[in-house]
Amino acid sequence: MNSSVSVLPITVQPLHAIALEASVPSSRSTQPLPTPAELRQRLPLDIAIAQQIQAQRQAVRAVLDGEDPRLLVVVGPCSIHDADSALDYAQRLAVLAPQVSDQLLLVMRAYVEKPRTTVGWKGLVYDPHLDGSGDMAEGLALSRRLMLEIAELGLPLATELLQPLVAGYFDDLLSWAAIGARTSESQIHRELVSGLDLPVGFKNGTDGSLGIATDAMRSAAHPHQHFGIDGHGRPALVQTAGNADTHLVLRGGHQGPNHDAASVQSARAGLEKLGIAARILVDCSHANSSKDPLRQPAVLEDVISQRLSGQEALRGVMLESHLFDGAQALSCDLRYGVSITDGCLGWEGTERILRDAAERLRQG
Ligand SMILES: O=C[C@H](O)[C@H](O)COP(=O)(O)O
Ligand SMILES: C=C(OP(=O)(O)O)C(=O)O
Repeated sequence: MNSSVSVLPITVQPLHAIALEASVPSSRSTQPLPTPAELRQRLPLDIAIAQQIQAQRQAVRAVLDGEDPRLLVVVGPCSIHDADSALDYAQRLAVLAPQVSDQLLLVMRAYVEKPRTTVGWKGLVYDPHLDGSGDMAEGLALSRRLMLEIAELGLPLATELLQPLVAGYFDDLLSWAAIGARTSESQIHRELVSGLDLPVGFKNGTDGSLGIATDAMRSAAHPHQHFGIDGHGRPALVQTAGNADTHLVLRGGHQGPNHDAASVQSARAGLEKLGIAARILVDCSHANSSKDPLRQPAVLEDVISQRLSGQEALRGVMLESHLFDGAQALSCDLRYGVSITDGCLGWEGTERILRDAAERLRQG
């Protein structure tokens, strides 16, 4: 449990077994899962890695606050569906990171939960065997083990926090998190963020509206009291301190992209008018690339040009990238290192554009 949150167990009156039985509708069944405390005990974070993560959170904060002039780059697969290819990717990123670290702070996307527009595979946590069996106990363990292995390579980790109950299984491992376009408007997610001791980006809505993200930032900055679970899985009254490290993520919307100079300036002016620190990250993917992963390099180039022309509110970018270009449908015959959710830019292209971006920034 992090320092910005405290939990008080809610006293539950014992329910008569028959009443409990009767209250479970036939359209639902439940199976117990390990608690966050049990999983953390099984897959602990050692002190050296915990200190590394604290330092990485500070480094991300410094970039977002503009104290460190580098650009934050949240980069990695749209979703992780295979631990081997994710580690292969992480090893390559860990080699690149120090070579561009004078200009770029690289953070790896380790996305293990996926929000879906309607239905579809919901991520490694939900269905690690990729067959609809929904082995979430294994999904949680596999995801935590993988995140620990990536952290051991020295990389800071990012994820989208989708199901608030899942956050407690991983939040000690993260240096950055996103609240996605489909959940920025949710009070429950804003409450969750208000108790996280790490920087969190709120994405604009899928319709392109920035208002839900700026409302979210204002809400999450406040202390909250909300329903949750404690580390042992008991219902709890959670009291949060508020999170001062939130920021806006521009991801485009139904009307089109919003990474261009006019949109960024207008977003900045909107934040300043509300008295919110103008810290903006551009997601080069999603509606900013019209869902064509090979358009991400052009979006990144545009962001770098804006930075070089003095747009200081731009503090970071996000890229969806995997070992190989594109995406594939979920099947029993998957190609190694290719996304099974949104299309990604392959490693070769990713490495090239990150080296180019660093070089352009160096040249000023
Ligand atoms: O980043 C991933 C997707 O854009 C998001 O999960 C929605 O996916 P879907 O529209 O394919 O369901
Ligand atoms: C789902 C994602 O993005 P968005 O919420 O912008 O659709 C994502 O980054 O994986």
